[in-house]
Amino acid sequence: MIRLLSDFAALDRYAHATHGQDMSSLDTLARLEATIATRRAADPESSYVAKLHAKGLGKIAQKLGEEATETVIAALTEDDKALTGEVADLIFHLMVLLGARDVPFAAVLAELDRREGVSGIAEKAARPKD
Ligand SMILES: N=c1c2ncn([C@@H]3O[C@H](COP(=O)(O)OP(=O)(O)OP(=O)(O)O)[C@@H](O)[C@H]3O)c2ncn1[C@@H]1O[C@H](COP(=O)(O)O)[C@@H](O)[C@H]1O
Repeated sequence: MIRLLSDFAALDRYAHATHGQDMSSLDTLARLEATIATRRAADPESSYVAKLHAKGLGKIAQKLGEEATETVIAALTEDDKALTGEVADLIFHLMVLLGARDVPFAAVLAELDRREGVSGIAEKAARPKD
């Protein structure tokens, strides 16, 4: 967990230095990641995170899939408030999945940074053909 927090601290310094922008959204995700890491060891009777972990990676992945489906349905048929709630559920379960696999969210951010400025169309066209 200390590593997670120091990763985010480094990202925070980087973002302020390069963009000078408000990092509150990153703070929210950093806090959520730290909370999830802590709650993994809690009592499954009183912690949803612990309950999910007790059921294993398969259950966590299944929940993420369900939340993704609910997000798609909300995007197509529900209002902005409902969609916002479903996306929050989706991101929460995504963070639980990453935690279960011990993949820090900072690694995802680093991958997005690596892709920055590379068009998806150009990247796909440059893939080796089988
Ligand atoms: N952000 C969230 C969050 N978003 C959604 N959820 C829970 O995710 C669950 C998803 O709803 P479902 O109806 O699909 O769940 P369910 O019916 O229990 O699932 P099944 O048994 O049917 O599979 C609900 O229980 C929600 O309360 C969350 N639970 C926890 N958090 C965060 O995680 C922290 C730690 O939570 P605990 O581990 O519960 O203390 C909290 O303080 C929050 O910050």
